[in-house]
Amino acid sequence: MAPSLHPLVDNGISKGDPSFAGGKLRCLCATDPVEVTLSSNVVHNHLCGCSKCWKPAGALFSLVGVVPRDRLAVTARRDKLAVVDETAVIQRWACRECGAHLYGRIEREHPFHGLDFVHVELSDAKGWQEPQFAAFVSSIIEQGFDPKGMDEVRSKLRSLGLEPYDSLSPPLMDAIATWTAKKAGKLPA
Ligand SMILES: N[C@@H](CCC(=O)N[C@@H](CSCO)C(=O)NCC(=O)O)C(=O)O
Ligand SMILES: [Zn+2]
Ligand SMILES: [Zn+2]
Repeated sequence: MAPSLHPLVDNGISKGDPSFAGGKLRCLCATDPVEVTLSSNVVHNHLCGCSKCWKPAGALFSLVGVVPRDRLAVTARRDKLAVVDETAVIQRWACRECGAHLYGRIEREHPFHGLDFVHVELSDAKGWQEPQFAAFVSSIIEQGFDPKGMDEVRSKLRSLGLEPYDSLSPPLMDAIATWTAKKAGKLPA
């Protein structure tokens, strides 16, 4: 059986609703889940193969999108949240009981400062932006995936309309480079 890329893409991708205005995310705890309320849809929703983004059990990829940080509020059981890795650029707040990551936040100076990273599969609402591309695809090898299987993974991603990249997508890489050039005075601020 082919490995699961992610449960929300394995059987085809459902389009999001452009007028969808947000909803609640809940961790996987059967009782007293942590709840996060988003008052916006996500953008740049993408599969991520990196080792740091939270993946559902058995999936090769995470599904992660962003919302402005002022559109995110922890609305229940904040006491169960803890940062997974304080040294990472993205501070990922996870439930200490079930391990699900509720949101990731960047506190340092960074091109994506002000955006929070979230996983829409933690919501039962419908209308979230559909995945747009696949990032950090080669990174799945770092976690033990057999490199011989990469052609199949990339073909499957392309067949779903998810262009595979080994870093972020070109528009996001350009945005990072533009921020860096402005900071260094190589482009006008
Ligand atoms: N090969 C590494 C890559 C990790 C990495 O750079 N991840 C990106 C993307 S996460 C969401 O798209 C990143 O920005 N990381 C910053 C952070 O995680 O704090 C690996 O697999 O670990
Ligand atoms: Zn939990
Ligand atoms: Zn990632």
